[in-house]
Amino acid sequence: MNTERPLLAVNDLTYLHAPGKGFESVSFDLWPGEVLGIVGESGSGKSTLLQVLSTQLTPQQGDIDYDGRALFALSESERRRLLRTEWGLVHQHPLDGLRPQVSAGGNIGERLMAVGQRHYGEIRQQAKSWLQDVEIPAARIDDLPVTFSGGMQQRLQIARNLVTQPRLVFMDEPTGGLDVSVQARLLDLLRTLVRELRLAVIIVTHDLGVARLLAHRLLVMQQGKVVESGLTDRVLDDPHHPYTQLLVSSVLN
Ligand SMILES: Nc1ncnc2c1ncn2[C@@H]1O[C@H](COP(=O)(O)OP(=O)(O)OP(=O)(O)O)[C@@H](O)[C@H]1O
Repeated sequence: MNTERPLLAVNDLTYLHAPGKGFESVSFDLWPGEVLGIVGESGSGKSTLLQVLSTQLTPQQGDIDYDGRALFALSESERRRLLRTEWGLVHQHPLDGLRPQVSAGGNIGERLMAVGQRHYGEIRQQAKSWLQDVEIPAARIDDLPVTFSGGMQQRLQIARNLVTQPRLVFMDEPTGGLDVSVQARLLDLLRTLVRELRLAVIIVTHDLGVARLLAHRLLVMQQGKVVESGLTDRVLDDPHHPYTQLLVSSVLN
């Protein structure tokens, strides 16, 4: 792990859609290779925070440094470039993160072209290899994502995002909406990829089991505020804040 400076430094960030709807005064650092889980009940502001971190929304207050650069001082085209290259964004609903009119191989290859690869044969070979890595038969390379099951679509979205070996990946409930056995396999796969590629990840989930498996550190949000943060095992095994205690005990009961 690089300890020179955080990959992402988030300082006093606020975004409110309306009073009480969003999040306020959020600060944290994310280090290279670190997985940060953002947990909390529905409506606590997790997705809004992820949207601001990934520059889909502009904060009303506060700033973010990415790799030492002020994120919101970059031009919009530079930020869009980051999203196509150094960053990944995995949506809860896979079709939101895939191009439905483009084949599975094209969905993966497009990202490789965005980082400058031009050789068709090599791109197709890498796409095939990634399909196999995410347990999709390579023979499905020319099929459209809509012909895939929900679990396969989600694995394709993950392959599309990780093929460029991004430095930072945002995930919003990546296993939500999948049935339990599909979810377990996907989690296993994500854990392996995150470790092998040494990805920095910010993952939003309301599922503490997902957080326990994937995240090194947690932020617990309640009504738009971070009420507790710390190493995952400490937060889940010895929660300090009454809200975290409630969250943990509601899973156990
Ligand atoms: N585009 C929007 N316009 C107005 N209010 C919004 C908008 N998006 C979210 N909100 C409101 O902001 C609050 C925080 O929503 P957000 O989606 O960030 O929470 P969340 O913790 O991710 O919840 P969930 O787990 O249900 O997705 C909620 O009260 C929500 O209704």
